[in-house]
Formats: sequence, C-alpha cells, structure tokens
Amino acid sequence: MSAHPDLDAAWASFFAEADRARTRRIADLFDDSDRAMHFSARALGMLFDYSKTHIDGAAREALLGLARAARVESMRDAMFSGARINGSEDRAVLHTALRNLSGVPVMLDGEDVMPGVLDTLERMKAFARDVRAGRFKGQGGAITDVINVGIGGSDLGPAMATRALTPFHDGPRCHFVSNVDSADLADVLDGLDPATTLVIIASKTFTTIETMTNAASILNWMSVSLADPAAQCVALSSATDLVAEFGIPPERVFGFEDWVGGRYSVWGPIGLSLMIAIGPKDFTEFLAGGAAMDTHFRTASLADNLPVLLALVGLWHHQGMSFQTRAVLPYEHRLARLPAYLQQLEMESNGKRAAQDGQSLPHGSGPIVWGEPGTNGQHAFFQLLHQGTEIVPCEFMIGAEGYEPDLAHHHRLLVANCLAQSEALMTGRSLSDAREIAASMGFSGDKLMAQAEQRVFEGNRPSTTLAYPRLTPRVLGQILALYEHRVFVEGVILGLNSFDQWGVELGKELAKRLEPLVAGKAPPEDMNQSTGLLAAYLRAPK
Ligand SMILES: O=P(O)(O)OC[C@H]1O[C@H](O)[C@H](O)[C@@H](O)[C@@H]1O
Repeated sequence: MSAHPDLDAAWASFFAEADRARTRRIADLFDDSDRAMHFSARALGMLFDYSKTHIDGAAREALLGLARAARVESMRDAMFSGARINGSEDRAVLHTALRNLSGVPVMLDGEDVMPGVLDTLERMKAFARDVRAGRFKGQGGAITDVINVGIGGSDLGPAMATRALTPFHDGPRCHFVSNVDSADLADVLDGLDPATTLVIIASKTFTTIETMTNAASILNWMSVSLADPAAQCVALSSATDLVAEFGIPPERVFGFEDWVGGRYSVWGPIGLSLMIAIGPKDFTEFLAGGAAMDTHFRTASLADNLPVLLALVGLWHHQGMSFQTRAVLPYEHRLARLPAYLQQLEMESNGKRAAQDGQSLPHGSGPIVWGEPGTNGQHAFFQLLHQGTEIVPCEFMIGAEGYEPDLAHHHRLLVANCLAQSEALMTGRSLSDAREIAASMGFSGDKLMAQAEQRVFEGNRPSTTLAYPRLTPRVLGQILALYEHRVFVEGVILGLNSFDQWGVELGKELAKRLEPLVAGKAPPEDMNQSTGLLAAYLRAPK
C-alpha cells in the first residue's frame, strides 16, 4: 500500500488523461470558440497562452489535482518560510529574500535575514555608483571595463541578463570569462587596459577550478603593468574566509549565504556586473519584477498561477505525452543566452534520478531543455520541429515592442514569424494540400506522390507562448522568477530536491585525478584504456 494514495490516484488520472489526449487533434479543440481565453492566463502584464496544446478541461483538472495532491502550495510556503527544504545539503532555499525589497522579515532559525540582505544590497549600490561615476578608480583612471570571472550560476545569470538589457547600459563595458579554455580569457583580455579594468571574481565556494585559474591568470596579466592588481579586484562569494586568504579586503567583498543556490544567485551580489552595467535604479527594477512574481506565485490560485501552469504544461508534455525534450524559443535576440541559463536552471535543478528519500523517482526527472532565439532557429533546426519524427513541445516568448522605433517593421516581422510558427506547428499541411502544391509545380504520377509526401506537415505539435509588453528590467525579473518557480513546482510534483547538484561532482573529481596524466606524469592505476589512448594522442597528436 502506497504512503501517498492521493498522489498515486492523481498520477493515475493524469496518465489516463494523457492517454485520451494522444488521439486528439489540438486544432479540433478550437471548436470551443472561447478556448484561447479559457486556456491562457494573465499576470503582471504578461500573457501565457497554452491553448495550442492537447490539454482540455478534464486534462487541466487532472493536472491541477496533481499539483494539489503533491502539496505544491504547502511546499511553496515552506520554501518562503525558510524551512530546510534542500534536504541533502540541509539548507534553506531563500533566494527570494534577495529580491524582497519590502524588507518584510524572512526568518531563518529564529533570525531575520533581511537586515543582512538589504545591507549588502546598499553596499553593492554604493560601489556600483562609485564605479559608474569614476569615483572608484583603477590605477590608470576611471573604470572603462568590468570582467566578471565566474562559471555556472556565477556567470550565466549576469551574462544573460546583461545582454538582455543592452538598451539600459550606461555604465562601463561588461565582459564575462567563464571557460577554463584560455581562448575565452585571451579573447576577453584582447584590447583591454589593465589600468582601467575592474575584475569581479564571482564564486560562491571560491574553490571552482575554472574561476580560480582564470582569476590567477588575470592577476598575472595585470601585474605586468600595475603595482597593485588586487586593488582592482572585487569578490562575490559565500566563502569569506577563502576570499580573505586570497587577499581581497572586506570592503570589496560582497557576501551571500548558503541558502542562495548558484543558479538562483543573480539577484544578489552575483548580479554586481549587471548592476554596474545598467545602474542601481534599473537593477532595483529587475529585483522588483522578481518580487512581483513571488507575490503572484504565493497568492494566485493554482489555476491562474503562471509558474504552476508552466510546470503543469511541462509535466504534461514530458511525463504525460512522453516528449523527451522541450525547446525554449525567445523571439527576442537579446535573450540569446536565456536557453543556456534555463538549461542550468532546469537541468541542474531537476535532472536527477533519486527522490529526497533516496528512492528512484517513480515518474522520472525533468526534460532536456534547449533552444535558440527566433527567427534564427527557423533557418536551422525548425525543420525537425515541423517534420521530424520526434515531437518537441516549443515554448515561444515574444515582446509586443522592441527598442528600435525606427526599425518597427523588423519587429512586426519578428512577431508575425513567431505567431506563424506556433500556428504552423499546430495546423500542419494535409496530404491533399501537399498534392495540390506538387501538381501546381508540374509533377504527376509517382513523382507527384513522392513530392507531396515530403511537403506534408503532420501538425498537431504543441507549443505555448509567453507574451510580454517589452523586455524591461522589471519584465526580465518577472520572467526569471517565473521560470525559477516553474522548476520548483515541477520538482515538487516529481518528488525531487531541485536545489542540490550532486551530478556535477564525479567529473570534477576525475578531472583532478587525470591532470597529472595530461601533464605527462604517471596515469592513475585504474585508468580506462580509451581515456589513456586519448590522453596519449592529446599529448602528441599523430
Ligand atoms: O559559484 P561557484 O561556487 O564557483 O560555482 C559555480 C558552479 O559550479 C558548480 O559546479 C555547480 O554545478 C554550479 O551550480 C555552480 O553555479
């Protein structure tokens, strides 16, 4: 007898609905003339349309039943209340406190974390203002360039958001170095003046090999021409003792606590490069957007709750319809790094095999997430989205307005393309229409059939669209918090801990063991022969 009979029953109705849906055509669901209204939701000025999916009223009831049976609301409240929901690391999950601009107390072990959070935020703002105004100087004058050295969560958030908010840049240029591949560092340093460059070393643990290696090499680069390279360094970290050992004085260290996961950390000190690029005021807007989404997530009913709906649609496609991946397709060129950011957020959070109690997950983990901005993707992999034998649910994103009023016709084309794709995926093209096309091209007989078949689009391919007014700092904050909570809800329903990442450890350990071998020293005793062959080739390629 299961310990969770309600949850088991909810999963059973979920799978029964998914089975029923397999034979259904999405386009037929639009016989209901109100479907678009009934299968979309609005919040904070954004519109989430999930009507172009196989979900009907009964399926939605089953999905909401699953959210209720998995106790999504009480788990949500537990997260916001500072409970240690990250069980394997025995940590609370309170990145939301970083954007809690109201300052309403957030208690952890009987203590309010907000005074510390707001104090750090004020210090960041003061420092960002000094850098932007030229009061904080490099050894050659005002700072012209900022390099954020970090990887994973200490890179993807600020790198993605800084690019997303290009129209708001009015500070020094910001660059990002993450890869241990020297090519990354060399390309960023090329053309920079060490005397006017600020280096931000961003690492929660301050032990990550890529970041520490890059930081050391940057300091070497600076030391060729500067008397005191460390004077132009800032650290963003939870490991204040290691930062002190490294030699960065406390006034240039911005700390955060272990209850902020790396991939959830852009809202705090890890966002410093973004704050320097766009200024404290717009950064505060970004935080306000995240906070507004938190309030929505905490107060909206499940059926109107955007993060819950995104999560349920995701589970429906992956667990219910057995679609293995999902594509994130921002029709917003400045969100080019969003798919990479979401890959870490979603796959590092929910790409797991074991439940909190160590049992195998009964219904698997989260899906593979990938994507590219439109319209570029249309000229690359959309072929497979339309005619491949794998079905990939697509998540489109589009703003009503861009930032180039003189080029408004570009934006109209962008919107038309985005809408055209979701419609084409759903409606497809029938064999008879394809035959007509082939006939009009002059084909006949067997050739006509062959030509026609290749022009058939099965259609019935699901997508959702998130539409927003314009990509402002506030809207970006809303979107990122929306996805964070979506990942959380999916994780709760799947029964896993979204906040640890044990799956990244093994490769790191092995890399450490293999380094001597790559350097030509003794191989580890239990080294695999394929690895040995590759290492030998890479030492002397012939
Ligand atoms: O910020 P750091 O401690 O340097 O960690 C950087 C990144 O590396 C780790 O391997 C984790 O997979 C990420 O979650 C983390 O964001």
